[in-house]
Amino acid sequence: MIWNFTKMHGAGNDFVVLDGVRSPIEMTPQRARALAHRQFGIGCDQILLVENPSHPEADFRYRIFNSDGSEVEHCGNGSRCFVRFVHEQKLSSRNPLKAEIATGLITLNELPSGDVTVDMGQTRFDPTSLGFDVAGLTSKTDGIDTLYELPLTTQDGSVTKAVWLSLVQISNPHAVQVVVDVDTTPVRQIGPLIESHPRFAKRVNAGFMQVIDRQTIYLRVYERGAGETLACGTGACAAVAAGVRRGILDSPVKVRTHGGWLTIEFDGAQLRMTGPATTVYSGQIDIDKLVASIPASTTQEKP
Ligand SMILES: N[C@H](CCC[C@H](N)C(=O)O)C(=O)O
Repeated sequence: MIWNFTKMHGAGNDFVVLDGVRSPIEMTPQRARALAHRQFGIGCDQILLVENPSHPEADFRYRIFNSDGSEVEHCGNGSRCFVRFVHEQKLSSRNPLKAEIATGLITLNELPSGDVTVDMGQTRFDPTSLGFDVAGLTSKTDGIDTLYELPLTTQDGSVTKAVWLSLVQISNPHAVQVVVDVDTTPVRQIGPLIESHPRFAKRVNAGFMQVIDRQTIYLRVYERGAGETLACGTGACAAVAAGVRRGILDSPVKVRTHGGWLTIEFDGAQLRMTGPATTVYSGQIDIDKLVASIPASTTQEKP
């Protein structure tokens, strides 16, 4: 079966975007992993699938699949690319657009500058909403935020260190910590220990933020189901929400990532993200042939 696709990125967080409106697309974890495969496939952090909505007020439904094949609730950088895709593919000229995601509606507005502003929808801060088991953990209050101390252990069970985490659900789950220097923080060693920690029933995106000043941070995110990406939109939102609640940031906040800059506004409840969306190229792929071409040894799911 031949699929048309468009390769896009939002601040370097890259996507394969598919139109499931004009012709239905059946996405499976195996197909998602094959498309995302950096050597055997097209290569991307996430796959974005645009579909007809089931919510009466939505223009489209927007589904997200990580490169490990897991379907997830939200993708901030992807949402900006989603609205650019809808306009470029002439699926709709409406602007702003309303998109249906797992936990409700988000509103997306393509600006004359080419940047996109997204009202990110429901935000929660309670551990249960993230599926985080806090039983027996030490906690502390900082500003109006509650932080939890999570001991991290390596495979042999030795405790490497404990990290103080803020918990934020932007439809998808985030655990954010403040670090002194994000460039020298071993994000790729610590990130997986948090992302797949057994206390996170749904796994979690692990954010590492360095506060530059009260309105500027430098952020790296080890993403659930994708590893470290050049940028993470929901991660930027989670970091700013945590920083404002801790009283160390003032909205709006400029977020520096390895892939570019995002601007996040947070009023204590609602989050708004503004940033770029870039179309790289479009192409076609025989999805069945692609799936068959990938050696089993390279497609095992993440733990
Ligand atoms: N890895 C995330 C989904 C993609 C989020 C990120 N790419 C963004 O821009 O928000 C999760 O499993 O919740």
